[in-house]
Amino acid sequence: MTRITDVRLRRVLDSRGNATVEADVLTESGGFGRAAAPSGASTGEYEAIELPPSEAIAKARELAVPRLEGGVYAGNQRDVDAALHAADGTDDFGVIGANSAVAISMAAAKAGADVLGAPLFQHLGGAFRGGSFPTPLGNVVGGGEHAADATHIQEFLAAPVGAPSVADAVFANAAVHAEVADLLDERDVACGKGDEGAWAPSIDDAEAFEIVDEATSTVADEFGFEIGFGLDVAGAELYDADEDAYVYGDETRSTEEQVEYIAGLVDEYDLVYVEDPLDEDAYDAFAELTDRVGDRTLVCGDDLFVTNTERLAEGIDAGAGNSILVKPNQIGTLSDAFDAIELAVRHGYDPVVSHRSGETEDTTIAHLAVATDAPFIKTGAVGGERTAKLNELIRIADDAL
Ligand SMILES: O=C(O)[C@@H](CO)OP(=O)(O)O
Ligand SMILES: [Mg+2]
Repeated sequence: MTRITDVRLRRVLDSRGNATVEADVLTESGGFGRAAAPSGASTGEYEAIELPPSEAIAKARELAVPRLEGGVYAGNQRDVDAALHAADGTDDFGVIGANSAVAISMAAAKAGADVLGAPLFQHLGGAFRGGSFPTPLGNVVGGGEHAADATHIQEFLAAPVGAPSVADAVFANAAVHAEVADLLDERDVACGKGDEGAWAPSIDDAEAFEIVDEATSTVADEFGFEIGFGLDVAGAELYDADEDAYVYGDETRSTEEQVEYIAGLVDEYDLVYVEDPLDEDAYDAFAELTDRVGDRTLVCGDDLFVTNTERLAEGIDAGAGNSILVKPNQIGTLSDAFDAIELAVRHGYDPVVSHRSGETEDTTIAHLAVATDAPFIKTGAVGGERTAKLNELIRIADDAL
């Protein structure tokens, strides 16, 4: 029933106005799935390869589509993803592009769910999923590679850890985003938004901490539940290998000082989450920081692990981090993303399913988070391509799919 009859690929726009790959997968019984690849700006060095969309599409049409059409069942995700790997032949999707691969992989999953008549999260996670939901981490202030002339730290993330429901959590993050705007206005700071919809003010990181701390406390009082906050430092973007230091404008910090700085922030602001506090090769420094603060906060590897089980296994051995960011397009298929999540959970690492800074209206990651019972999802706070995922979580919780 789920035998794939057609795979169609096209270029569509992403949220930055760049082209990206969209895939349609059709099955012999009329099942249909459509998905599009997101795209990073602060991409890790070890991510699977994103090719220019036209090239990725041409190569996938030549090498992957003939393997899938007629021979592979959309309901068998492992076979779909194995066919994508076989078509590519490299370990980083350098031939057909991880953007083609992930779009096809996700579209096939949706086609499989369509034939089964099940919501995607249930097809991926089974009958017993759908009862618990991830806490959304909402980007409310940011800079780094996502906005010029703003904070050095890439993302300040509201974390409504005490929310009684996912809908309450989603609304709380939007309220923190609005409260931050009011606080910036009070301080006469004009600003626009970064790529993920977070405010991108021209203030230093210290002032951003003050503002986000105040905004989360105010909204927590208003909503009546705990709202903490966290960071994506995007340390690899700050790290200068020649200087062997983290560069914050005129200020630099050695690796030791960076560990000290982040540990200090965790204590001062009760941070619940710290992503990529260090460079993408800094396993030892990650381990040191985890040793110091890992009992009270999540130390998450994004560019460090790139959703890759080999890199995660290295991290587990080293004691680096206690959490992994999971971005299907970093590794190219849903099966690989699942493997990373399973390995993480087996070793006590919390998976955080994540969007990219360049996104589409695709909602697959909302389903992936519910399917794997991930404790957190990072998918922005406002903006259509972000609310697409947040609203999908609300619908899943409301049994409204
Ligand atoms: O660093 C990150 O975690 C992501 C998403 O927030 O950014 P990008 O997609 O630019 O890599
Ligand atoms: Mg990151």
